[in-house]
Amino acid sequence: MLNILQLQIKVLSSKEQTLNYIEAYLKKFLHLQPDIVTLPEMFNCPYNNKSFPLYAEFEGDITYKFCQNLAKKYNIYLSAGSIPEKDAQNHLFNTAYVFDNNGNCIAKHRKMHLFDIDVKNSQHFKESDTLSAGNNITVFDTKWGKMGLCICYDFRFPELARLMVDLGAKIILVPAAFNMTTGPLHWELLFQSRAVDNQVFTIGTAPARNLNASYHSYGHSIIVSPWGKILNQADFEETALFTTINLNEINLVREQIPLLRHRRLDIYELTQK
Ligand SMILES: O=C(O)CCC(=O)C(=O)O
Repeated sequence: MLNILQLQIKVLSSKEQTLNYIEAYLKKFLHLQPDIVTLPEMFNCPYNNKSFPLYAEFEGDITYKFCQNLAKKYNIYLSAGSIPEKDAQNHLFNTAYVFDNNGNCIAKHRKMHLFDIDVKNSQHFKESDTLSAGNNITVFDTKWGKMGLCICYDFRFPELARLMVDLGAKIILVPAAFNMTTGPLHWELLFQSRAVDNQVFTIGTAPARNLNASYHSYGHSIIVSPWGKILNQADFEETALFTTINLNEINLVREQIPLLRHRRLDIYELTQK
């Protein structure tokens, strides 16, 4: 049994205020004894290209340290959403970290697929105006088994999820921030599809909607079982989702519907370069 707490918080324009707020908000739910706490994509920075360079931090800076301490202080695993990270060459990345309950960084994922879309008369975003793409598939060990980590638009690529599962991931963590154009149509569908195809738990954590922000998050943080069942889903307001999952469900569904074994790997294969 594994207790998951997803914090669908609002992103404030002051980074310090957001970090303080996260800690205060988390404290309200600690009595539930979460094992893993998850945060949204770009939780310390308004989601727009103007803000990314302004809020970006080197690895180990204020937000990183805050997350490390939070994990250690409250004895939780923290999937620390994602933040704008800068490197020594001043490249910016959309980067997700996971810390264990001792504050050790056990995973780092730089968004691999940048969110560049242009929907006619509707949602336009071009992350590649400011961000560079990461090049690594991220699967990491925990005491509950292996987990995969990717960020928002990354989750649209079924090949990535399948490669994570081939590397042993049993849960896929997705800090995300869908919008009011793609969210209503694609959000649930994607989380259920990836869960059903790969027989894993999928966990998407989004920011609450802020109508004063330039980008309106769809919210709807979600957790789906390996059967494809939505176990819990938020609406758009600030909220925390608490869900207890049973990892045995993965084996049960895989025994009863042996999809991964039934693949015709003699005919096709998916390989990582
Ligand atoms: O894929 C989508 O529709 C939304 C993706 C997104 O917002 C992101 O990658 O940040």
